[in-house]
Amino acid sequence: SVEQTDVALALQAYSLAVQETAHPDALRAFNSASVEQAKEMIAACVALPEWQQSLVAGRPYVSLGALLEKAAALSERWQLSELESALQAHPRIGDKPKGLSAESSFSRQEQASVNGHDAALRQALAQGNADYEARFGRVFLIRAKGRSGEKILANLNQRLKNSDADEIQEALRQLRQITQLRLQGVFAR
Ligand SMILES: NC(=O)NC1=NC(=O)NC1=O
Repeated sequence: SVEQTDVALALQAYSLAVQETAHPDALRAFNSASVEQAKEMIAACVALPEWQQSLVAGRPYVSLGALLEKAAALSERWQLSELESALQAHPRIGDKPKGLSAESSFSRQEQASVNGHDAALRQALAQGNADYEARFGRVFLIRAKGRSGEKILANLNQRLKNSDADEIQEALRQLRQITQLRLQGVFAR
């Protein structure tokens, strides 16, 4: 869809900008860390140990771009089982997590644009989440960064009409975007 193309272009531009601003010391630290330490650095990007292990095994990366490309290539393999595993670490939209973990702080940042003060919107999102879970049997996942609560609610209601197969692929696309953005967040410090 047009929206997806615009988003893909915007994400690409964002990714290029991040690569320019990335401080090489984070990449250097990642390349030279032990396997355990390197895994720790990227663990909050997505709760999939195999993906973490494979990304770490691909070191050393000559650039952030090369690392992001490898991460994206690895995430192309994901199917329903990876989606369901990863969802354990993603709070519902609107349920801003209180936890102190790295995942929780990523989720809070990502959901910052979901206006928590609008009671009607909060209620509509809670209802939408319930409808989605009744329909598909798992939590609704969307790349929340940069999206308003209204946009998220519209996206949710649109996706309720998807077939099971189409919605699995859409949720995986969202998971890939979240993971890439978090990875950029780790290395763009
Ligand atoms: N259910 C969700 O979509 N959760 C999330 N989306 C994000 O972008 N971060 C989350 O934690």
